[in-house]
Amino acid sequence: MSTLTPDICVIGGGSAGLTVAAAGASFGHDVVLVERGEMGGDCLNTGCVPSKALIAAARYAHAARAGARFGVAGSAEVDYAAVHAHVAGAIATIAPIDSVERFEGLGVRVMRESARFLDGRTVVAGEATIRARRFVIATGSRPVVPPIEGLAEVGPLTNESVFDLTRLPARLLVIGGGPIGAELSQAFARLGAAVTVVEASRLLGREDPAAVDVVRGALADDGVRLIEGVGIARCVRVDGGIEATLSDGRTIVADDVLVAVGRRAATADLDLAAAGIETREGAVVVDHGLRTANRRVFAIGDVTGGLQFTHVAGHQASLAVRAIVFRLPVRYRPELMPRVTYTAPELAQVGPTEAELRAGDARARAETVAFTHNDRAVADGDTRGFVKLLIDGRGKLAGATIVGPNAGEMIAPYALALAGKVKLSTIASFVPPYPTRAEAGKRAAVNHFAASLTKGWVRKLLMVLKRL
Ligand SMILES: Cc1cc2nc3c(=O)[nH]c(=O)nc-3n(C[C@H](O)[C@H](O)[C@H](O)COP(=O)(O)OP(=O)(O)OC[C@H]3O[C@@H](n4cnc5c(N)ncnc54)[C@H](O)[C@@H]3O)c2cc1C
Ligand SMILES: NC(=O)c1ccc[n+]([C@@H]2O[C@H](COP(=O)([O-])OP(=O)(O)OC[C@H]3O[C@@H](n4cnc5c(N)ncnc54)[C@H](O)[C@@H]3O)[C@@H](O)[C@H]2O)c1
Repeated sequence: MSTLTPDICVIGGGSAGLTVAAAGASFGHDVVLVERGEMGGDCLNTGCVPSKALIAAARYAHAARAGARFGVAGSAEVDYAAVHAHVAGAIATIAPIDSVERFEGLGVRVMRESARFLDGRTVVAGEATIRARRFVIATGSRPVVPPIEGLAEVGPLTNESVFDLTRLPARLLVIGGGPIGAELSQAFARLGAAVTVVEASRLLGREDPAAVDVVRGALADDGVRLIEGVGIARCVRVDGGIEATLSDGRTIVADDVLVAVGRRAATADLDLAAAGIETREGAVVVDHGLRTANRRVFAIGDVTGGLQFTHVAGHQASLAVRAIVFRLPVRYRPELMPRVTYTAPELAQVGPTEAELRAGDARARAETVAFTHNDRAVADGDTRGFVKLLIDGRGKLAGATIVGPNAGEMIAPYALALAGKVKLSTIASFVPPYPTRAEAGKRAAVNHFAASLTKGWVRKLLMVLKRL
């Protein structure tokens, strides 16, 4: 058994681990990366990339059918094998960036093994023992399959298998209406499947209810049957499909079942206890500097059980690199992380939602501007949605909720504004190009100040100024 003594040992080659490995090596550190599955992890192989590629194909199918109201009639003929080829092609196009070859070219030693801790400063990977100065756990998460009677036996799909389908499921049952359930149910419906979503609680339950209403309406328009507030009691294979019995007694028959009820941190095989690393519900517990209970070991990305997004994983990786390479104090600030659900229309959030903000701040306000009178939205024939600016009791921007086409692009300046402490008055006075949906955000900020003009002392001041 060989012993390696690198500066950094990264466990997991997904969005989080690859960022640490590349940056660590570029700063001259000796880096070993241990990855037991596909390089690129969830995002590239079974998450963001295939889901967004599928959504793109679905957008074309929808557009082909939806043109009649613009005077452009048409119909969509979906060749699902070709859709699958597009999805696989998107992965294959990006894969070289995350490949073993590229990382070895950067000077990283890549080991295709499963890693586990032997003790507080030793990891075993295949035949090798690794005694690194610093370890970074970036092993991600896996889909949860809930203990519903008969579910495991019917062979449900998860994000790890659904993108391998080369035929469109004629009838698809989606269990869970979180981001995965919402995005994929709409995409499959647009591609021609008859889709039912069963959500035990509320569609996109983490998000602003008014924004979710817009998405709920869009899913209905696309033919998704959404059942909320009901669970599934059991599943069984019957002649011609899979029958699911809901907890209220109703039954649904489908060809395939997709499970999307959340994730569990991938820590089971790591023997974290041997290294003195604390876990909570399987996720690695870290402090604000992303350090575990073992000061030699950092943990980043989905495995920490916090916000599970690629950009969060990448950001945490850059903080870990700063701490390891430059020995600088770092602080992860989850409140600055934006998130986007890529339904059509998209739903984007940064900072607390209105309900979260008001719960802790009685003087908080929300300024909402709908796209109804936004010229660009009218011209595009799609006025669904709104921009909502969230303003704390001291009059400072606390967050934003946007639902509408390209909300994911539109949230970026608000994430920048929060990170850079941009004043609301700056947002009220900047000049967005015409005609864009961005004007709605400026309008919301202007409205905030316009409201203060109704205050008695402001009115009196204006009367005095008028006389001068
Ligand atoms: C369907 C879907 C769509 C998504 N869409 C988006 C999106 O649009 N935008 C967004 O920001 N996020 C999205 N996400 C979330 C995003 O994919 C994850 O947050 C991100 O991939 C997490 O990266 P990670 O590096 O923490 O983990 P992962 O990418 O899961 O990487 C972990 C790696 O560790 C390896 N590993 C695990 N255990 C071991 C071990 N013991 N030894 C060696 N290797 C090990 C695994 O094989 C894996 O490759 C989506 C997720 C899904 C499922
Ligand atoms: N656009 C994006 O950035 C994007 C897209 C997809 C996934 N993701 C990431 O992946 C994570 C996982 O997504 P997800 O949608 O699997 O999980 P989730 O935890 O976000 O949502 C799961 C949903 O399933 C419901 N549920 C739980 N048990 C159920 C049951 N037995 N029957 C019916 N419903 C049940 C929950 O109430 C919840 O609404 C997300 O939280 C997100 O961080 C991000």
